[in-house]
Amino acid sequence: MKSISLNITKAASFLAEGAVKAYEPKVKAAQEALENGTCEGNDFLGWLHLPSSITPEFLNEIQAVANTLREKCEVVVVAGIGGSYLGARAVIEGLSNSFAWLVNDKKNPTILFAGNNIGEDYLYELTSFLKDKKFGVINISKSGTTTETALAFRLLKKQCEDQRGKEEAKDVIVAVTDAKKGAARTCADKEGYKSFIIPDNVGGRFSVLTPVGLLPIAVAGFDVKQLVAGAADMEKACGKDVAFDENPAAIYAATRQALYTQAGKKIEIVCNFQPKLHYFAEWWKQLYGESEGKDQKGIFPAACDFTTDLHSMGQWIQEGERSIFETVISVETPNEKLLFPHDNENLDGLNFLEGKRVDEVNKMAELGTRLAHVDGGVPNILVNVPELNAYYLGQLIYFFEKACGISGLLEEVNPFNQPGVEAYKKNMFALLNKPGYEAESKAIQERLANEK
Ligand SMILES: O=P(O)(O)OC[C@H]1O[C@](O)(CO)[C@@H](O)[C@@H]1O
Repeated sequence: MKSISLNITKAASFLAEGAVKAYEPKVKAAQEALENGTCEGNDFLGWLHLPSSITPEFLNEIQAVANTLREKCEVVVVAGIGGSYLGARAVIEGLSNSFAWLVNDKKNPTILFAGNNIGEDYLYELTSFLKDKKFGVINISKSGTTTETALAFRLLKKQCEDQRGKEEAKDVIVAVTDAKKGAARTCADKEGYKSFIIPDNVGGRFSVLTPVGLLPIAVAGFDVKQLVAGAADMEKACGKDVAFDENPAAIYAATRQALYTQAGKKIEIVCNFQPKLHYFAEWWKQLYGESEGKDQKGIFPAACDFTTDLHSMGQWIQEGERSIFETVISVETPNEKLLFPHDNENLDGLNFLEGKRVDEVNKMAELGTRLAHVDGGVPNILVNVPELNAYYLGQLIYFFEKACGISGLLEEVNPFNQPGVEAYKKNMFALLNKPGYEAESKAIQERLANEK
C-alpha cells in the first residue's frame, strides 16, 4: 500500500539552512511528552493511539447500527457542530459523488447535516424537506449541551416521532455522546435510543475516528475499516521512534512553526484542487484553530478551493501582504477518467488539449499555481495523497492530528483545550436571559445601554 507523503522543499527555501532540522530536539521532546502524558492537556490524549486500539468487533457494532439506519431511512440527519460534525462531513463529502443528493439510486440514504448553525431558514427548509421522508437522526454532542445541536435535535426528534410514532422513532434515532453526563445522554437513556460513547479523553476536534465520525460515515456507505486501517498505518509512520527526517508529522509541525517564528508567516492556507476536499479543509481549520489559537499566539488557519478561488483570492495570495504560506493537498490520481473531446470549429482554441485527461490540465494548474505563489513569496508545503479513498483519508486525518499535537507543544500552548469558545456562549445566554445567567444578563444590558 502506498502512503501520503510530504514535500517541504518549496517552504524550506524561505528559511535559513537547517531551520527545520533544528527543531528535531524540540519535536522529540514533544513526542515524548505526548507518549508519556506529561504535556499540558494530558487528559485529552485518547486520540494518540486510537486507530491501533479500535477492534474489529467495535467496527462491526458501528456497522450493525449503521445498517439499521440504512435499511430504515431514506434520509439521515447528522446533528452536531465543530468536532461533532466536521470530521464526518469531511470524509463523507471527500468520498461521495459530487452530485450525491441528486443521484437518487436508493443505494445509500441521503446524509444531511443540522445543528451546526441557528439559521431559521435553514431549519425551516430542512424540516419542510423532511416532511414526506422516512428519516432518522444521529445526535452527536460530547458535552450533550451545545445549543445549536440541542435546538436542531429538539425539532428533529419531535418531527421524527410525529411522522413515525414514538416506538418506530426509537429505532432510527441514535445518540453519540458522553457516557454519563449531558442532556443528550439523559435523553438517550430515558427514550431507550441506541447510543455510542465519546471517550472522555478524546476532545471534539480529535474525535473523527470515534463513533462521532465512524457512525455517520458508515451510514453514508463508506468503508470505516479502511479509514481506520489508513489511520493506524499513519500512527506507525508518525510514531515517536520514527526518525525525524522520515516522520511526516514531525516535519510538517517543525516546518510550519519555523515559517511562523522565523519568516513571519502568520497565516496558513490549506489548498485543494479537488472540490470534494472542501470540508476536509474545514475540519483541518477547527483542528488547528482551536488547538493553537490561544495565549495571543497561533498561525491563523485558512483554506482555499482551487482553481475556483484563484479567481477570487488568487490576486491576494500572489501579491498581498507576505504573511501567508500554503499547504497544498494534492490528489495524485483521480478515481474517474474523462478526456477532452475534439471540436471542429475550435472556437475556444482548446483543441490542443484534445484527448488529454481533465486531470492533466488540473495538475498543470496546480504546478503552475505553486510555482507562481512561491515566486510571489509564498512558501509551499505539498501533501501528496495517492488517491481519494477511505484508506488515504484515514492516513491524512491521523497525520494532521499528530502534527497538530506536536505543533501546539512547539508553540508552547495547551493544544487540547479551547477556553476561548465560551465567551460568545456566555454573552448569548446572557442576552437570551437563560436561567442561571441573571448577573451576566444585567451586566450585558447595562453595557449595551451605555454603548448607545
Ligand atoms: O460535541 P459538543 O460538546 O456538542 O461540542 C461541539 C463543539 O463545540 C466546541 O466545544 C466549541 O464550542 C468545540 O470544541 C466542539 O467541537
